[in-house]
Amino acid sequence: MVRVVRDPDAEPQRRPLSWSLVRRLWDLMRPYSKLRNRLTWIVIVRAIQLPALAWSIGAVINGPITRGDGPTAIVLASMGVLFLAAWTQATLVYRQRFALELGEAIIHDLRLQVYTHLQRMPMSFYSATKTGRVISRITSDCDAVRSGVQDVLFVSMVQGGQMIIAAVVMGWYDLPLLGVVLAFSPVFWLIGRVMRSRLGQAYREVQESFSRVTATIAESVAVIRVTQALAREDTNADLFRQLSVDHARYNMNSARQGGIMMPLLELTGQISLALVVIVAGYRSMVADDPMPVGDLIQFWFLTGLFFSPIQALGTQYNQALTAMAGAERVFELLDRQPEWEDAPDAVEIPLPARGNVRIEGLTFGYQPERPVLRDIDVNIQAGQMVALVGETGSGKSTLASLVARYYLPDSGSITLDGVPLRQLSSRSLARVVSVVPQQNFLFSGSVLENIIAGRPGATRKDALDAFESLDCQWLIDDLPDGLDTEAGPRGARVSLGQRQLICFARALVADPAVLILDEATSAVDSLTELRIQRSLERLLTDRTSIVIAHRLSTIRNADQILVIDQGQIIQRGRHDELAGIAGPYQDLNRRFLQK
Ligand SMILES: Nc1ncnc2c1ncn2[C@@H]1O[C@H](COP(=O)(O)OP(=O)(O)OP(=O)(O)O)[C@@H](O)[C@H]1O
Repeated sequence: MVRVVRDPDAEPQRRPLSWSLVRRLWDLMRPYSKLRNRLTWIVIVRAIQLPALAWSIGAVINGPITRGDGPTAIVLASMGVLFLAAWTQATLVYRQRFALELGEAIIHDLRLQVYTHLQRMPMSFYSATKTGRVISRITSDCDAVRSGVQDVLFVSMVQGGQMIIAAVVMGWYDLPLLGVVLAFSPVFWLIGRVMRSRLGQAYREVQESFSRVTATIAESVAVIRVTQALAREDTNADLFRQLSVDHARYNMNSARQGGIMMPLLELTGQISLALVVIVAGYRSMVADDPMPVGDLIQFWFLTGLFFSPIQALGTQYNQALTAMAGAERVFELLDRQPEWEDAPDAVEIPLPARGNVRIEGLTFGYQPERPVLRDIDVNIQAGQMVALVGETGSGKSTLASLVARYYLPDSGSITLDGVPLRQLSSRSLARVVSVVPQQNFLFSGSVLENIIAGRPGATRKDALDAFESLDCQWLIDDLPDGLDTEAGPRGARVSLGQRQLICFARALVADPAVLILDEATSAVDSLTELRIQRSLERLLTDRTSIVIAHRLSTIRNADQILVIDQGQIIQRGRHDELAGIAGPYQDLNRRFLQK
């Protein structure tokens, strides 16, 4: 039951830096340009402050202290250094705060853009994209971008500036000593790079094993009934124990690598400082060119300022690549235009719509080279009920989806009251056509909320009237809090039969001219079955309907039965006509529908 879940085509976690992506991210900050500009100034100030602080310490030692200027001068100079130090830290507080504010603001906007965009994407997008992928655009990808802005962009600007200024100041004072520092930096960079790649690998292993653990838990919970029924608890526990042991092992490895990296980086930093001391000592003892103590201390600090970003920049570089990969995917999604959008001159069907549906020469394939429906011609008069029957995979749901405009036909046309579906505005389509899917989906919220969602402005009375029209007021009494009963996630707190009837009530409140219904095949007791049938008949009365029918009673009432086989209509007519002649319908009827 428990299966190790791996993603065989995981998406790349990094992408090289791209100027166009950075520019696009920068543009996202335009609505917050005041904050962005403030932050940019703070970045410049902070990049100067740190080297200035190092310089000022050296200047105080070389100046008032070496000269013995007396306590007042020394105290004043020290106060100056202290003030600069306090100002530097105050700037850090604001740098962090503004970066956090800016990051949160743009990610909020980006998430909203992605969410709004996703709402407009057609079914073809959802059927071709894994749900996990869709979710990760809003969650982990946006989060990578946020951390890119908050932790990388402005921090690395400060650090880059700090390195340049520290190098310039060092070069100004002592060019050969700067040469020593620079000569050492590739070693530093290399050690950091090797360690980071090992740490990165270890970290990735931890993440992968963690997602295996969580995916396995999720799957175990989802199938717990089957697990218990088959008494597989011990087997599952063994599998899970193995995963957990693996995860602990990866964690230990990652901690071990991390434990080596920091001391190693610190050691290289200390070696570089020791080098500065050795060079300065050599100068004063051998070359007779002594270096003032203040200069030495200045150099000491400046070297630290020059090297510390090298360590941090590597980590930030990795984060930047992750942010690039996230940004690229998010922008790619945002740039992806739905296959159709309402044209500016989109047409509305005058209400009340009649509900004539005409399908002519329709061909469609999820991949155009593999048609699932071919040469479909159907004429449905207003108020008629059409039942689609056929073997599994014959194309019934696909035909229904095309009438709901979930997909566009590759060729041929569908018209509603004479208006081509393509030209119809989405608002008008939603008003005229409703779909009751087989899953009878309810969203979290009360039963009432689920029902009135069928039509904007619908009220409690509309919901009560709908139950009355469907002749199932009894349902309200059966629900623990009547219409205010919580449906639970995906309607889990109401029974299957109740869920179907609630969906019928929602469809009735929407009162569409054309109803597309995929009859649920879920097993319910015979009384509920009878009640559902009766309600369904009432729902379909005086309404054009296309029903993917599974009940013989529904099919008997149909004005037209379309028998579909491998994407083509192979027989059509009423039940009485078709049942009496040898052919596919009679065959289907005998094998499945009589039950
Ligand atoms: N989203 C999709 N992407 C690609 N192919 C699909 C998709 N949905 C359905 N198909 C394929 O199209 C064909 C028709 O499927 P469809 O769901 O319309 O059949 P159906 O008659 O409704 O079957 P059932 O009675 O089992 O629901 C099948 O071969 C199916 O595999």
